[in-house]
Amino acid sequence: MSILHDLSATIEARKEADPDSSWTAKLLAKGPEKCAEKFGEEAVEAIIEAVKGDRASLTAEAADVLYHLLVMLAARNVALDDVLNELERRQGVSGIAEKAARPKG
Ligand SMILES: N=c1c2ncn([C@@H]3O[C@H](COP(=O)(O)OP(=O)(O)OP(=O)(O)O)[C@@H](O)[C@H]3O)c2ncn1[C@@H]1O[C@H](COP(=O)(O)O)[C@@H](O)[C@H]1O
Repeated sequence: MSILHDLSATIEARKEADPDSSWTAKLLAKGPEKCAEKFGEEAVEAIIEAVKGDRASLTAEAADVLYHLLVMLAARNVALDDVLNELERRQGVSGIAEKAARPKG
């Protein structure tokens, strides 16, 4: 299992947890709209660091973005594997497009 799968499983378990026991449980208890809002805030913070060009800060903000993306997906019951499968499907599609675009002969 990847770290993303591990984190996703932890976040899923926090849906049943007491909101006072964990940041994730508290955020999930506030509902999908709040989770989406936090994801947006973290994405903006990552954009700011990307524009500034501070690689260490961008790395930290990117980790926040991934965590908050997983929380937002969990809040709407979208499985991480469904997102990963969609990426794999697109790889296949773009592979076909690349082949079709190659000159013949
Ligand atoms: N990866 C993370 C992670 N990244 C960021 N955060 C939290 O996300 C919050 C976002 O930061 P902000 O500055 O926006 O938070 P804030 O200002 O306190 O919040 P607001 O008042 O703005 O709503 C911080 O409080 C961080 O602790 C995370 N909290 C948890 N995790 C992972 O989730 C797992 C479960 O954590 P618990 O929530 O503690 O159960 C942990 O093992 C970690 O692996």
